[in-house]
Amino acid sequence: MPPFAPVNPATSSQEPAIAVSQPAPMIEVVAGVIRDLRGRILLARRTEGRDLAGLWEFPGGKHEVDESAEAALTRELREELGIEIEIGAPLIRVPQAYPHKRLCLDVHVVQAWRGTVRGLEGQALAWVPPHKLADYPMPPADIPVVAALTQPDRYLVTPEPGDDDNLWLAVLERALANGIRRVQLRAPACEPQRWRLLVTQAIARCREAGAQVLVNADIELAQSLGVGLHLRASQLAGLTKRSLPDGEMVGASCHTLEELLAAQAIGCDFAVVGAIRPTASHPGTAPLGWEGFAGLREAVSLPIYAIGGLVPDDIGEARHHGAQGIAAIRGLWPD
Ligand SMILES: Nc1nc2c([nH]c(=O)n2[C@H]2C[C@H](O)[C@@H](COP(=O)(O)OP(=O)(O)OP(=O)(O)O)O2)c(=O)[nH]1
Repeated sequence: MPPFAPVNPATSSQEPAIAVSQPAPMIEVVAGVIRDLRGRILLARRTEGRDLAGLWEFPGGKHEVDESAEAALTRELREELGIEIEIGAPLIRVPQAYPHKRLCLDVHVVQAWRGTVRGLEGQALAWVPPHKLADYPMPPADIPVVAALTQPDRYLVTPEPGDDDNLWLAVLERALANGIRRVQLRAPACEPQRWRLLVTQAIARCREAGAQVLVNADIELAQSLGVGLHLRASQLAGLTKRSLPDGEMVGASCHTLEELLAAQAIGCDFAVVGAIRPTASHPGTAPLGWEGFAGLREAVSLPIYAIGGLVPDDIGEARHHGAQGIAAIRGLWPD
């Protein structure tokens, strides 16, 4: 058992930290996901006297001047743990503002390592099964890293059902067969009675595929059917809590810093932010772009899906700007 209660991202949000309008220089930090043969992941506890002392982190550290991420990670893990590594794929780069600094936490998978792992700087170490990572109190930048390791990198938002409910359900089944594991059931124009029936049928298909389901906006519907809830941005201002028990997912659509802070404060599990690119559904809205996305990302520690004209090929770029992945209607609906 970890020695602390889990960190609640909602309370860590109370320090929105450095305002996005007064950027301090970004500190580059690199960290590694080191697995043992049982698939457990290595965490190190930050020692006393340092910033963020007592919190658990992925081993790594700051770049030295002119050092690449690969060189910095190799050096840090040799110095801190006594191992030699082969660096693997990038996992996620999280820009994060803290009360007195901004950093970008660049996390890579460690593909192979040699040696015996030891805490050479007096740090406690723990090998943690992925599903237990969230029990360890960590710095805010690590919350999106844990989500990137354990939660889906794509979030399907359904289109309106059109005239043919069976066709819509059949396409949903195809999306699930393609690997979709998190779905927002959304059809604001659908007549409520028809929608309730369709939602019930869709939930059965999602459950069979092992996919998480969230219904759009309708708190009563989510509560009565025992599924997750996806809040519209306009609902956030009127809520002081997440409306569902802890076991059910709550997501929120956000366009502004204020909305993101509200989503985090009420305890949402994740947010969706966009539009990254111009989309047919929001023709008059100026796109945020990836830099705009990353600027919002650093003010909160929620996992965030990027949305707006995105397809699965964009997931790498999304992760590079701190996103959990992509959310999409057209880009993930296989019709
Ligand atoms: N290695 C590592 N650092 C992390 C993680 N999450 C996170 O916020 N950080 C922060 C903590 C530190 O501020 C910074 C890494 O700095 P460091 O570990 O090399 O050096 P340090 O203790 O002297 O850092 P500092 O007190 O000067 O900030 O990144 C993480 O998962 N791994």
